[in-house]
Amino acid sequence: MFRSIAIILTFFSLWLSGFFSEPSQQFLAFVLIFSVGILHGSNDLSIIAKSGDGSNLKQITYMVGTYIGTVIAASSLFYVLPQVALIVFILLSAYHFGEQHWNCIEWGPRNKSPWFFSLYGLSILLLLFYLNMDETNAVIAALTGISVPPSIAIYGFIATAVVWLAMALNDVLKDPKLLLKLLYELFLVLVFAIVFKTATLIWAFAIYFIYWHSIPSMLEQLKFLYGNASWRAFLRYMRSAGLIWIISLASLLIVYYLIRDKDDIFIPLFFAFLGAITFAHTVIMSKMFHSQNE
Ligand SMILES: CC1=C(/C=C/C(C)=C/C=C/C(C)=C/C=O)C(C)(C)CCC1
Repeated sequence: MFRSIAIILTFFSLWLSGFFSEPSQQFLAFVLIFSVGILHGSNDLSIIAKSGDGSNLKQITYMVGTYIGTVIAASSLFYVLPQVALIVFILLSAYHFGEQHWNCIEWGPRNKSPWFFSLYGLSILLLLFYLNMDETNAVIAALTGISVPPSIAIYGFIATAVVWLAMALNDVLKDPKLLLKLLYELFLVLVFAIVFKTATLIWAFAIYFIYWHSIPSMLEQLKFLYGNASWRAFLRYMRSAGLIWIISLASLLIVYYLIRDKDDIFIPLFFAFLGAITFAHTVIMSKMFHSQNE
């Protein structure tokens, strides 16, 4: 299972970061996010076509139109009401990370519980923010003009973690076989805490986002689209996602080039970009999991 490899990659990346200065860690993080991270969201259109009933041209045009419309609406929200956009972005991401994480391990009873997914995802994000509070606030302030008090992050983490843990324990009471899985999940939270505390914000985010979200998500997408997660399936994935991936990369690189001397603008802008695509991506992936679980 990929999770064992992910643990090794996580600690290897953490060890590696000891040899890199902060700017190099940031560069490496962006290389991973731009390559694997953006790629895992570049096949959204094939996923909607397969999970909906996008069988004829009219339906496909409608779906592509809705997708582009959502990206434009989300970007405008970041421009007009950045604080609202950021809160929605964080909540949707929390749900999306949680859904991917728990669907992967087949935690039977909770495979369709949006509250559980959101609480879990939110606890992980709040842990990341709390353990990198100054860096997080620098980005949040650049996006919205406000900053988050550390108490909100830590109490938020404790509250969300306690609730999802209670929900999971309730499942363990019904099915004691789940206990081992839950203990492993708690161990993973500890691993994430070590990573978040040790690495810089962007490197810590990249380690979580790539090894614990994007690669597992791509493996699920491969199974959903082509029936298995082989290299052959990956090549087919690349063929259908390649163009969108290259367009996204090229746009990000152009923006980076234009503002290359202003590091403090690129990172917030990058997260706003991620936010704009996350709205549609979350809905599409959720549809995929629902049609998989049916
Ligand atoms: C890390 C981080 C942030 C949140 C990032 C999130 C929530 C990313 C979600 C990405 C997703 C869901 C991608 C698609 O799969 C903030 C708040 C901008 C502040 C700066 C650091």
